[in-house]
Amino acid sequence: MSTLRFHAIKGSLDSKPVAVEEKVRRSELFGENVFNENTMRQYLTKDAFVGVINAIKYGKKIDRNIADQVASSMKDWALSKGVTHYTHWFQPLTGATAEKHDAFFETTGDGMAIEKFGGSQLVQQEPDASSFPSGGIRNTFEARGYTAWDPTSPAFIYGTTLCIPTIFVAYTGEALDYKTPLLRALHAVDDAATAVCRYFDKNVKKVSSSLGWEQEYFLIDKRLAASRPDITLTGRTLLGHSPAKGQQLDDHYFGSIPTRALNFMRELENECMLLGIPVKTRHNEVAPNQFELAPIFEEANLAVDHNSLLMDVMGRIASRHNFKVLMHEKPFAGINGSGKHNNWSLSTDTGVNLLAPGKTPMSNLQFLTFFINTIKAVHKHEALLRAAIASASNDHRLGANEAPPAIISVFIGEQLTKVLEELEGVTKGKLSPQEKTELKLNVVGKIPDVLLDNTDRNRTSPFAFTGNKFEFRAVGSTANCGNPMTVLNTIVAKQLKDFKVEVDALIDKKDLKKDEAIFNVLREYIKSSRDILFEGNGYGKEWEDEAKRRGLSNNKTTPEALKARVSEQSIALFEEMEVMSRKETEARYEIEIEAYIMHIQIEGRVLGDIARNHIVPTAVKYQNILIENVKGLKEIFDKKYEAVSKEQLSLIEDISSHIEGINANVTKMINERKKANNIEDIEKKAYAYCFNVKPLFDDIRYHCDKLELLIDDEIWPLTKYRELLFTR
Ligand SMILES: NC(=O)CC[C@H](N)C(=O)O
Repeated sequence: MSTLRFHAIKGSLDSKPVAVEEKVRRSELFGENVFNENTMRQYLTKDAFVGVINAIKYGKKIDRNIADQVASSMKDWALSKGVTHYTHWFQPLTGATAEKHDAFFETTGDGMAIEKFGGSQLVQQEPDASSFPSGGIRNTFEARGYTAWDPTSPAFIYGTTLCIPTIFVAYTGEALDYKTPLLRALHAVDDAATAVCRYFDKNVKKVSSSLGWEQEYFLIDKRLAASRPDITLTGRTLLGHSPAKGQQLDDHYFGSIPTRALNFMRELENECMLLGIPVKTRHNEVAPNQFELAPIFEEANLAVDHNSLLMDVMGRIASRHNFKVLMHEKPFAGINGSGKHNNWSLSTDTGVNLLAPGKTPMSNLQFLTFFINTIKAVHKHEALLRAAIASASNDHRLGANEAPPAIISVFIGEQLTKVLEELEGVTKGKLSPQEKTELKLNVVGKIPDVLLDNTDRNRTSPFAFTGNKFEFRAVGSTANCGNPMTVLNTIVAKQLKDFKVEVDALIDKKDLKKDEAIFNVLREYIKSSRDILFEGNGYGKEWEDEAKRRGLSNNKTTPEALKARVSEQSIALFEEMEVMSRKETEARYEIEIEAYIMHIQIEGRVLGDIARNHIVPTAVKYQNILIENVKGLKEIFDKKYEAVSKEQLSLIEDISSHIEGINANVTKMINERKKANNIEDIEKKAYAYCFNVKPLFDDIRYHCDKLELLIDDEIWPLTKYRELLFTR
């Protein structure tokens, strides 16, 4: 192994940046491999074009005849670009994207062949879906599930394949992917938000949810990563002593990007341009060898697809540059982990961002309406939001190194806190003309149209208002944004729906004017959701205690957090908003809890192997060297022997005690695993893995990391943190 380590180090040191050519302006490349509006205008008949646009904008159905025309044009376009295959591209609940390629090629029966692609193949496919997680919805003997075209996310060419974004559902109609519930949630929020917008502007016909994600990641030399079985099999390091230098000097953040990494980014960005992913920002992140990439925000469904696609593309391009991308939320202990902050907002088809303060008192009241309703929604469903970001890997990240804690709270900044305080004082019922004027001029009217940008002001906040959007910072870097976006849009949809009912009731029954009714309801919302607002340090014990007093949940582990997903409140919410049926919600819970068990199980096995097969033998080898040394000293020193071999003897003892520590704890862990595996109930099993198996990882690691400090560097088998993190 140590030879592998040194071989890898040598390879990485010899590595030269891979040249990337950029001859064409990015704007010219943008969307070149996408069947977007521009391309459709060129390739589709007018009827077909209108049909697709109506489907995209207003969710209208596309009939068979139009589908045939679209398919044929898509094929012509794809063939003109050297494409040979097509695939329905979808996002099953494995966390990865899925595709099965079919050639356009077809025989005609007379010894000849043609390229063919019809509407039926575009609209629906039946992949043998038995091997994707279904949470018990679909028995393997009824493996049928189908993928169906999502015209709201345009087809694109990747390599020589035409990829058609699709939803993936069981034959019986239940969603088996991330996209289906997301589309339903987006529909729900559109309905609810449009209805509320009409209080302010009767012309609004549609409200879209937007998402701008920020993808954080680590780039590690491919050979170094491959020399570590833990990185290869689990995506993170399970052991390794902290290097003398970590991120304490803050000298990496926003620093100049190393050439090798920069060339990777440039090639990646070019590929993104072709695929229509509007990437804009790149920079070094806080931890050594950690980086971030962010696009311009897009409509949420498209943004989710683009992020899933990006994660796949990143892996492929990294390999060409001799890198491995680590997407894991916490690949290295003790330094920053990686998040995928989700910047979320709502905007109207009339071009108004509903979370940006406007220029008039009325538009500011509209802003406050959406702002306060969002806060209220988060307060009501904080535990469900926490569940939406839960995973074995994100558990390691939350609560340290600039990642938010497990307690969900909302940060709104000083200026808006003051505005809400003033609104709390609004009179109950009818408002006097003076009060109305005062409110409009001095409270609502005073919200500056550009709020001081709060971005990154509070890095420990899980959900922060940043001037014209909310930043859901708790989302982890490996996540499919579809999950948190489904939950966030659903809870906001439900909240807006309830708000409308309350406001209408005040107008009808109490004879209040529209704005009076809105002020009245908002005032009560501010009072009842005050407990979710928090501007302080999210890491302190004080906040944990305070949050407890406020009745906020603090679920530090995934098995605890996931329960909120299947609470009666959540099931009813998803049912009412027609986002997921009870069966679908329960299936998702099962899939996620099983994934958790698998992750910990795999990590336990890998750690046990490394500790016993790599670390212990190395320790014994070094101990033997010391023993030989002591024997030699005894031979030559005779009486002085004790004094000169004192340190070696104590080293020999230390090594023995760590070997014992490793073996005892690995044995304990294996026993706990066996016990856990015998538990039938998956929830109890997950708890056993979480609370009985996983804690032993730390004990095993402790002894291994101590040995790393004692043993001769030359024979240490695992590539060290300093080598993984500081090779550029
Ligand atoms: N600078 C930052 O925003 C750091 C964020 C941090 N890496 C996280 O886990 O969310």
